[in-house]
Amino acid sequence: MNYQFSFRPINHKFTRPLVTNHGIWEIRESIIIRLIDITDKVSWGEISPISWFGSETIEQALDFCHQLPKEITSEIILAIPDNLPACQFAFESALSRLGEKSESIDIQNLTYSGLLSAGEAALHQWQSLWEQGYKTFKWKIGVDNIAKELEIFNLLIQNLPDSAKLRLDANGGLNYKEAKLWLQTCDNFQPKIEFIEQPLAVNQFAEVLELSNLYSTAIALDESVATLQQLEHYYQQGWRGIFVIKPGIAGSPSRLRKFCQQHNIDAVFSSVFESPIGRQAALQLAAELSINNRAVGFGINHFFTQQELTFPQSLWKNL
Ligand SMILES: O=C(O)CCC(=O)C1=CC=C[C@@H](O)[C@@H]1C(=O)O
Ligand SMILES: [Mg+2]
Repeated sequence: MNYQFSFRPINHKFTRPLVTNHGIWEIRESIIIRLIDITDKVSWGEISPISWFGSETIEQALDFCHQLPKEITSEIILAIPDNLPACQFAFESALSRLGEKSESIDIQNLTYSGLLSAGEAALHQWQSLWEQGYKTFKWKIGVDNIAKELEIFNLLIQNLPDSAKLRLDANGGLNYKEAKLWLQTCDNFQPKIEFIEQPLAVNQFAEVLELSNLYSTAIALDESVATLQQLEHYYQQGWRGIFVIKPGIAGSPSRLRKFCQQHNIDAVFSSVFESPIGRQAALQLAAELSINNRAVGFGINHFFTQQELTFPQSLWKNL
């Protein structure tokens, strides 16, 4: 089966910069792809790389799109190499929407986690999210010095309602001693702390495995397991804690589905700050593959102003 292929880069400025241990991220660069089949059915996909997590760069994704012919086949799509996981996700998602059995999975039962800004801004953000129905929040740590962050944490955790859950995401920014201090501190506030995400750098797996057996606070790996290859690698290396899965950069959705179903992993699905196109495809995987009903990290939308939350037509100007 042949598909007419076209693509369009889109850049979206965050409504507020995303500050993490990786640095300050202000603009999300993506590529929206469009497939049209012989019945003129249109399907969309989104390439939203995060190269500092291990996916391809936006330039590599653009080069890949430029070298494709105007007509492509499902063979070409299924042969996209593993070093282009965001492309694999986008093209395979678009292709599966054209398939006859493309019934969409119900995503109504998902619960969402609200992302709080790093630093003390978080103290003033959670209330309005709580009023909107969020029960789970994620706060970035490993950005400021640890004494300052622990001070803010103590205020935050005591102000949050008892039924709220707080996730901490260090983006690999803590050293071993700091990670132990955070885990020890969180143990004192259980059960309100759902997990600490990527406390140590990706190359400190032995230490994170050891820490995961010392504290009651759970640890989630994110950067360590960002692509399917990394996911399989650390599963083989013995990780049985929480896996943060970002479908947008993990790679082939069908291979991700197979892995999650085969290994029954405790997964938290997380955004790559994609547009509604990639978000829809990722949320369907989350609804299908979440086994512990953990809130999905697709809460408040940094990206699109309300009027752009419509489907791609609003993004797809003069192709
Ligand atoms: O997972 C969530 O709650 C929201 C998404 C999120 O936190 C992230 C998305 C993309 C890159 C990262 O800065 C960050 C993360 O580390 O999880
Ligand atoms: Mg993370």
